[in-house]
Amino acid sequence: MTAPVFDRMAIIGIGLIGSSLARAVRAEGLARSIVCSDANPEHAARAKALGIVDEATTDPAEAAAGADLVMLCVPIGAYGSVAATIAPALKPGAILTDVGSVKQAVIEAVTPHLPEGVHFVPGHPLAGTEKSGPDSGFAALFPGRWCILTPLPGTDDTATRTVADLWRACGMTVERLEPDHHDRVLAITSHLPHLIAYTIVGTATDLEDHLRHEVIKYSASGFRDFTRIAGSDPTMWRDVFLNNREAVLDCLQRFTEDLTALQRAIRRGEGDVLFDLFTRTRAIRKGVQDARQA
Ligand SMILES: NC(=O)c1ccc[n+]([C@@H]2O[C@H](COP(=O)([O-])OP(=O)(O)OC[C@H]3O[C@@H](n4cnc5c(N)ncnc54)[C@H](O)[C@@H]3O)[C@@H](O)[C@H]2O)c1
Ligand SMILES: O=C(O)C(=O)C[C@]1(C(=O)O)C=C[C@@H](O)C=C1
Repeated sequence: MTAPVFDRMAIIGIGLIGSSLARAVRAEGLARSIVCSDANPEHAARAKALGIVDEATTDPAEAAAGADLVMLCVPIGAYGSVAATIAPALKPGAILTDVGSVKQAVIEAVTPHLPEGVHFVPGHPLAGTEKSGPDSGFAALFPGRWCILTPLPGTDDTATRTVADLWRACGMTVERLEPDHHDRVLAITSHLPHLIAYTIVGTATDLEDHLRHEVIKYSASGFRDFTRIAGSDPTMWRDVFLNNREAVLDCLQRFTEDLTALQRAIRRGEGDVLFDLFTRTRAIRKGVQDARQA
């Protein structure tokens, strides 16, 4: 792998992921100039003040103009309007790529605006936290994590390899998947867990006053873990659920059926049903930890 060096990299949306990338690109010397744009003028100004970008603007077209690589790091609901705004500014041969948590909807939002001669390589670094904004980013977010690229049948292979090399240079392991397959896998590994966390924390805060007070006071690690996930960015996650609707609803249907089966087992006192499931899931937890350490 030869680490790519871009003359001008544009990052549109300098929040958690955009600013983490800017920091990693700076640290690894992957761009001669990094320019960012953010709809929030305070985020653009902060990125400049932190010294993680060379230029900052609120105009995405100004940032994208002349860039050899443009990385979209905005919430998924903003992709269509950002793509339409930057399209006339993209230079021929430029690579347009992204970090969005859903891939089919991103492809549908961006491709109608794609100018001739611009290479679009959809991507998703599987790394994040519950935080948002430019101060929350860090370069160490990426090493040792997966990045999935979902190129389309007509995507230029050189452009795909360049994007893969960029993420590898940031420490990630890169794989390719079909966009709809990506969305179905992420629905169960990422989107459903977030939905469950939002629900359980919502349920706890809807309890009567005295109970709610004690839930917060005595919250041990189980509930605390859920509150971390449920503290994730509302805009980002609203857009994820609205844009991966079918895969999430399908998972949710199965989850609801399994939950109902557990409910019945508890009511009937079927300890073996509970014990067998918990034994299976404990083995899965061990497998996940072993895979992480490998
Ligand atoms: N947070 C995670 O764990 C995570 C992980 C992987 C991928 N992603 C994806 O990364 C993208 C960004 O998420 P994030 O966590 O960095 O969110 P974030 O809220 O930290 O950053 C998003 C930034 O985009 C800006 N923005 C919003 N609308 C815009 C617009 N129309 N034009 C320009 N800027 C705009 C916001 O002001 C903000 O600074 C999302 O598409 C998300 O699905 C997030
Ligand atoms: O660790 C977290 O806080 C995350 O939510 C990260 C996480 C995930 O679900 O694993 C969230 C969304 C992404 O698109 C990728 C990663």
